[in-house]
Amino acid sequence: MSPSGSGEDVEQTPLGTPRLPAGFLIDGWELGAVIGSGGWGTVYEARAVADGTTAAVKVLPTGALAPGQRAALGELVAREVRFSAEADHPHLVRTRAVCTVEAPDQPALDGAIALVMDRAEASLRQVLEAAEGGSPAPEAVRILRGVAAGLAHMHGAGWVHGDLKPANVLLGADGEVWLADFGLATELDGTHAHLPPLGTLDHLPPEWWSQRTGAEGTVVRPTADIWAFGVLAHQVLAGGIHPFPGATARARSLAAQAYARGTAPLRLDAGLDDDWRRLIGDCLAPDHTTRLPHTAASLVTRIQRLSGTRGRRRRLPIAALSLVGVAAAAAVGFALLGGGDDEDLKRGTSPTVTGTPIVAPGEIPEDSDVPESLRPVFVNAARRCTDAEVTPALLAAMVKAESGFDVNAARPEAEEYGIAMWTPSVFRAWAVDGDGDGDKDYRSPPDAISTMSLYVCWLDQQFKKEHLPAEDLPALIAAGYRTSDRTVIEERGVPERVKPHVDKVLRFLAAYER
Ligand SMILES: Nc1ncnc2c1ncn2[C@@H]1O[C@H](COP(=O)(O)OP(=O)(O)OP(=O)(O)O)[C@@H](O)[C@H]1O
Repeated sequence: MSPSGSGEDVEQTPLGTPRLPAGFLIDGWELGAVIGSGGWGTVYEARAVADGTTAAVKVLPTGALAPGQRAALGELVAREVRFSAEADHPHLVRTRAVCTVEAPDQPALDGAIALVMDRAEASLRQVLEAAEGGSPAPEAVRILRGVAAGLAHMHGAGWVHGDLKPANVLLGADGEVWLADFGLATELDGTHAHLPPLGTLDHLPPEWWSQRTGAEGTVVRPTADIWAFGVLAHQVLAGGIHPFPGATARARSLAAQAYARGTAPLRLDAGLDDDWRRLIGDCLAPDHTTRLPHTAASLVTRIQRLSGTRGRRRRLPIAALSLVGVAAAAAVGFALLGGGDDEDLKRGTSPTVTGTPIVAPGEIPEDSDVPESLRPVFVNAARRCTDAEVTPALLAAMVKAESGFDVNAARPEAEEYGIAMWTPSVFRAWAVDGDGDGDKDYRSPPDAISTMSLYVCWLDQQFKKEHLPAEDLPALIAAGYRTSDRTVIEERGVPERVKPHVDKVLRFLAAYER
């Protein structure tokens, strides 16, 4: 985004086209400041000269683009214009007029297409970015219902949106929820359509990666929008957190592909309640076929039920609030959304979706001795690793063997401190800010346990690379944490001197995984 209230006509948009000056007139609409620029257009504030009605005007230059750009973008602009003009639903942003820019003194913009739209207050992306402490977007459930209803309308009309993401959900001043940005919208031909290979990595379904791009582009189906809705719903309810771990969109998309191949479990945010967990799990079914029954229309009905009298209130023990950072903030924030029955937060359960567990084995059972305040910490820490061996249960078993869950544990003679018994110099090399307080501290359980997850993830990968026996990986990981990767690899097994410790970890793990 590049907001500007300037009237300077020399300023450029990211597309390299000049910005239209404030006061510029397009068919009776007077432009104001730039709201933002996207891949192929710039959006301006605007008001009607006749009666002051406010609007947003998206200017889509076509002529000024370099020849290479023009071929790719011309089709997108045409799609956007066509779908915007035809969109007519309370949950699709309304296009009031499609005009042509007349600016003979600015050849780059002369003849550009301008879409005059209802003006939104903000996009969902802005709302998620502003949400404090990772809490859910205000009115999360109502927003999600609007998004699902917009999708259901599009699918019913034989269209696929193709680029659903928080930036393309607009929120109006009176609480309206609109899907926007139809540049990648496309019409179904039978059960699928073709799109140019664009879109947003973070919201693309895993099957997209295994498809070959044909002459017409990539096949897309309504189930691609359903996947994107699952990702978006998780982001909205879990304070912006993507359901797949990774620091970059590419890493998250690899994690999603690993999950779809069955080599990594789906680990949704620990603060989600069971109904939402099931709904998101359904949307994130690993392939087109298993996602097929979960239509946008069925999601509208389910969300309707969730936002009615069965709204939930969720509580976390006070102790957890100081420990679990983002997860706790998300869960507590959620309490504000519901009202209704005073249901306690249920964690550590494994609900099923069409017979498939959506939370992998490796969860910590509710009646275990793992302190309740630490369970979300283990769950969120384990989400940092997509390798199946690194589960909340394994991390909990290791921490129990290390410190007995004692936050103040210390073995000064060995230079080991805190709940995960980190040696400070080693900790520093791997440190993760698990509680989001801007500091990486081995005495903070979320920091120590998140860092442990990252480190043991790496150990796990080293052992796999060396083809150590897969069934021994939990034992080897526990041994590697006590010794080093090299020691375990050289001995091709658990070194004798750490066997008692490793046996302890395996006993605890077996108790959690019974
Ligand atoms: N009708 C509208 N009212 C208010 N703001 C809008 C409206 N339409 C778009 N915007 C905002 O204008 C900016 C640019 O939007 P645009 O659709 O061009 O790009 P984008 O969605 O950010 O990116 P891309 O199109 O590349 O995916 C965004 O910040 C978007 O939220």
